[in-house]
Amino acid sequence: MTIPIQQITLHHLSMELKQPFTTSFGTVENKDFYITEIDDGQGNRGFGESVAFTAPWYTEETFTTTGHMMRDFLIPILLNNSIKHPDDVSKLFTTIKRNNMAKSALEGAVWDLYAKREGQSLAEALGGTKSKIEAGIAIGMQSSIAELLHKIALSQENGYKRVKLKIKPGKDIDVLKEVRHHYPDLPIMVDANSAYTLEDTARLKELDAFQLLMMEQPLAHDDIVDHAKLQAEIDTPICLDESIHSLENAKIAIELGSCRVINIKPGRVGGLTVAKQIHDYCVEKGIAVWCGGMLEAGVGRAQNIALSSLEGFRFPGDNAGSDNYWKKDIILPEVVAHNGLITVPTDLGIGHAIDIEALAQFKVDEEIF
Ligand SMILES: O=C(O)CCC(=O)c1ccccc1C(=O)O
Ligand SMILES: [Mg+2]
Repeated sequence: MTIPIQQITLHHLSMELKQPFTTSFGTVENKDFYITEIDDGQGNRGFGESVAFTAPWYTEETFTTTGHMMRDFLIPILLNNSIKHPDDVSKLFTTIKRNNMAKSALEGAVWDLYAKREGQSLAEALGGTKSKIEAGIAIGMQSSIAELLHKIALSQENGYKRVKLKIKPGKDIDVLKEVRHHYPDLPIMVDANSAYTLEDTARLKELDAFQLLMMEQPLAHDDIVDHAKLQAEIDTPICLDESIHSLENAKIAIELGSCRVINIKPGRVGGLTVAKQIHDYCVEKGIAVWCGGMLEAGVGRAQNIALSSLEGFRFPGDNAGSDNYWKKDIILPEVVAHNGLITVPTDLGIGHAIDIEALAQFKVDEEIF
């Protein structure tokens, strides 16, 4: 049966992070993003979230480009075509190149709406099997080792199952030595957000000594070949993030041996359908995956949790509780990690209601189509 789309609303929200998040590229303090809402005119509403930042430091997309793409290209496609299943959305969107975060923001709302219409949770609709998922935490670069150790201590009080640390040349070996000295057994991984080149191979090889779960995106954001050369030289498994925008990219990376793990983010790959396709392909090839994060508010966070309930998500993701990011989130209940575990909601769709008061509090404006 066709999923009727009566109205699409873009809610522009602006929220301040509880703590600034620093990577090798700079610091994020504030997020402007869209909550997308699709109304079927029969009492059901699906919600999605755009994950691009205000500046294009992670990928080429920004908050402003996602608005432009949705308003001028993607929303007209949704309103002028009949959609039977959320998988149809990414197919219809292939006439628009890339702009995956814009696509994902709308496709996520169609998935939520579809699940609600089918009387299913989003996790169920996606084929998820886990009732609880393990939560990991990503800790941004800190001004001192003492501050970093303090943040790690807090993460352990909260039971997070693994800790991801951001590194760059000069803020790597010494930092890890200190952290390992205090936490010899902690599951740790690192993320360089492309801060190295192949010329740093010897330095990256030194990181093998720290028994890291994996090293995320050490080399260029658009590279797949050099990562294969690096992986052949080091023992630590490489995990690709920025390099993987599609199932095709994942196939190439696996074929070339560029990584042993893939970080799947729906926003980076154009939505939940492609995220699931990459997951399925990786399971077939024996490649572990986990769900990355984009400092999401509640809607995006809930979608990541539903996705993480698929069996191939073998590592804890970057999916800490709402309270790690926000003083107040926009969903009810907020996402809570108990002893590092998040219960996958069984209620309809994303399984969280929109907190109408919070939505109003953070809203800058709205556009209705
Ligand atoms: O906790 C999170 O949401 C993820 C933190 C994170 O590492 C990140 C945050 C923003 C943009 C890119 C990345 C990344 O995975 O590289
Ligand atoms: Mg990353």
